[in-house]
Amino acid sequence: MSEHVTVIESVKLDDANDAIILLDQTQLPNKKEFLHLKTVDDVWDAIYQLKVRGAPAIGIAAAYGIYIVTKNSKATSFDAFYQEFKTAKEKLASSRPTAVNLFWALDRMEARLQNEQTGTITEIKNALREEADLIKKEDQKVCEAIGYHALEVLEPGWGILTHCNAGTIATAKYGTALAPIYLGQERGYDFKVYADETRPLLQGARLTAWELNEAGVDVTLICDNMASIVMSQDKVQAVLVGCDRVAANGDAANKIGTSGVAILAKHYGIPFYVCAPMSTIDLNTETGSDIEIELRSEEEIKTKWYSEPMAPADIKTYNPAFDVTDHSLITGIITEKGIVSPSYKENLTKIFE
Ligand SMILES: CSC[C@H]1O[C@H](OP(=O)(O)O)[C@H](O)[C@@H]1O
Repeated sequence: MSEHVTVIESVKLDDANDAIILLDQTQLPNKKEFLHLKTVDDVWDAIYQLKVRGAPAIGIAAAYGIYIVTKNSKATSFDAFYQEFKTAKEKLASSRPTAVNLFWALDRMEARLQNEQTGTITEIKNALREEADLIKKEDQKVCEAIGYHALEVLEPGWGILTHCNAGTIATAKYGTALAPIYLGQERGYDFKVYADETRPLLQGARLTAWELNEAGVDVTLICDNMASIVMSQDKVQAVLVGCDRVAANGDAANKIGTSGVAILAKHYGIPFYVCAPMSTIDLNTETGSDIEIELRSEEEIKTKWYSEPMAPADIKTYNPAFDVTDHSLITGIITEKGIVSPSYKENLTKIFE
């Protein structure tokens, strides 16, 4: 895609200063602040606190993170260096459980390390840097490809509803669900985007509405409970969402509330697409019921964003960060290799051949 649409990158390497630079997504939309992180604890905290978020961006941050924290290792043998690497990997892998890209990226970095074990420690460190760069570069190309494939099923002037944020800041660049919006913007498709605010952390209001507005896209912010009425009023012709893990049967884990949007789309006869890089498809997880769903704190529901608590202090809460959309509700999974139709297990396996 050309650069004429303003597209923001959320994860960068500052090799000269042994740091990774992350756009702090918890400060958006009011402040655009960048973090310079050097330690595994700081990277872990940035992932857990959603300072960096979105499955691909989490994977890229973890890849650069493990490079940065092992870059200054004083180890003189492969075994000693590998031990330090495994300690850092274990720590980063404990930050969030649902987005498979975190584990996919860390496993890929470990595989590169193992492939380089006959080299010097310096050669190994350079290889890790190269692999992290590749993960980021490939993700940008993947997002562009998802954008192109998505336009095969979208028409100019359509209303597009999206949930949470699967935009440029959730990936290397361009996003997954928002990639076709950016590409459409370049081609004059004049999409009208309806962004669910996405309680409780408001990724839709704070991030999707912000990044699309910055890019000059026609975006309307709605509360999560308004998705049905905009669909009933024929304002929406397609739903595009991202995902954190697609199981082998095509069930997809995504931000909490996504499955409800899918059920509404089915009811109104509106196509519902999950935009999924192959790095988010997990053939080792049989079905959606096997996907671990992250539970988060009650503060995100009861006190965050409010000047004073909006619920009794002793009230119980339940705060799953994701839910699973059954594959029967998904019109197609849009990957960098094309759109996967139902009976996913065979189709999903096929795209890896
Ligand atoms: C392009 S993946 C975006 C995906 O990740 C989000 O989760 P979180 O904000 O908790 O990292 C959400 O599920 C998005 O669809």
